[in-house]
Amino acid sequence: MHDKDVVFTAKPGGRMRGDIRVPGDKSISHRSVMLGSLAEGVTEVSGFLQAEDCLATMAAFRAMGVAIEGPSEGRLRIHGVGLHGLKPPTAPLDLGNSGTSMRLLSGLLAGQAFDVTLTGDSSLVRRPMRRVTEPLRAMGARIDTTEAGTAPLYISGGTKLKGIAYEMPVASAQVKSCLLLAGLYAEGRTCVTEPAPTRDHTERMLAGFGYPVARHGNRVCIESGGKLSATHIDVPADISSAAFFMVGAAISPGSDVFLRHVGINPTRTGVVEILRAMGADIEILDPREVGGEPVADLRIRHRELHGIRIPEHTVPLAIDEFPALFVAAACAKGETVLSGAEELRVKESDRIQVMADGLTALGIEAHPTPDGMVIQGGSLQGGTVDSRGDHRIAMSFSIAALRASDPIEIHDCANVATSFPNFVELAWTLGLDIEVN
Ligand SMILES: O=C(O)C1=C[C@@H](OP(=O)(O)O)[C@@H](O)[C@H](O)C1
Ligand SMILES: C=C(OP(=O)(O)O)C(=O)O
Repeated sequence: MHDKDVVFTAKPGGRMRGDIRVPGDKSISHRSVMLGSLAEGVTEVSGFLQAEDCLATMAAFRAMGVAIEGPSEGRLRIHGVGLHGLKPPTAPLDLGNSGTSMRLLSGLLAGQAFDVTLTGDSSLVRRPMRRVTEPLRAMGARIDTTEAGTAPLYISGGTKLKGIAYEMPVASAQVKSCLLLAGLYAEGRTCVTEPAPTRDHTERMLAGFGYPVARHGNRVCIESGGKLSATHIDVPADISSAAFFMVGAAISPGSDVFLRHVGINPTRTGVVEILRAMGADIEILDPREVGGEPVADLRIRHRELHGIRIPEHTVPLAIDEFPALFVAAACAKGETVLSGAEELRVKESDRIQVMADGLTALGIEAHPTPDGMVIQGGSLQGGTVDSRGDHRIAMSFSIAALRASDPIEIHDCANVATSFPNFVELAWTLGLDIEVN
């Protein structure tokens, strides 16, 4: 998708100070378009994340006949077509870099009357899709993939799905959400059991659209036959984007950052728990609920961090924040050990290997393990690192420069636009010096 090698050169030292709101939550933005499109009536969304991943979801629904006004300053008006109103797209749906779009759409589309092909960029077509195609086939879906089980996904329409009870082998909100969305079209009840809690935005938002979802412990169930009624969705700021500045403030002396209206859904706050266990000074201010999601302002001030053994239960609750947390560990006193996080190897890049390579290039002892990493805190030098087209890795190494002795040159940064298009501008506001070439 991006041919040009966008290079960030992050200047060493400095501190972060300021009061900002980071863009809207990516997971909630995707789901607002999906459920708004299937609802009856006009759904208004504010705080929508205008980033490539969510725009890919929006383009997919437009290609299936949904009229969507916007986005303009984070506002959308989605003219829902009802659960059975989508039209066959005339071409494959290209979901770019977005795993969430592909996995959730595979479930939503498996029960439609028409055929559809889902594809994506060179990273997305390498990511594992059997985790969704296998349970969907057990529901009766007809889906063809490559021999490796990867995209393109060729979904044949016109099959009647039947509900299943599925025990997920991996703690994945994408798999859970995929099956719940397929469950909207399946005969009887669809139940998903998760081995550990994962983000529950789909369940919360379905309830917000008036569609009943039942939870019993770690099991969520949905039945077909209901309808979604249009609503208003106020998307909170993304804690996964806020995490870069939380880490930046935590590691650089003199920092004091105020982050407004951040989503603090307990299935997403692992980063706060982990940073606090490392000694970080994080205040959660004015906690409130907005449209079924908990929100608060966060204040983070510098305080020396120490290494920890990261509790495994926090892994799914901080899954996208580990690149930034590895930078925190590199700046902490002593050793940090992460285990139970093999899922990091199948994100936009192999986030264990790519972060270990980058930290090593910057003079840190970082040893990858099959399911995590062991990092000795130390002194960061400058140097050159490759983000491998992974947005979160590009942003994490930008923040690392706050504690580096020399500039850090980060390659392949164009995909920052998939989740956080104004990252560099906001980082400038807070005092970070990044040059973009
Ligand atoms: O459901 C979601 O919106 C997401 C779930 C997570 O993926 P997994 O479910 O694969 O862990 C996360 O990494 C991704 O960025 C967004
Ligand atoms: C893993 C991520 O997203 P996705 O799976 O949607 O590509 C992410 O944003 O870090």
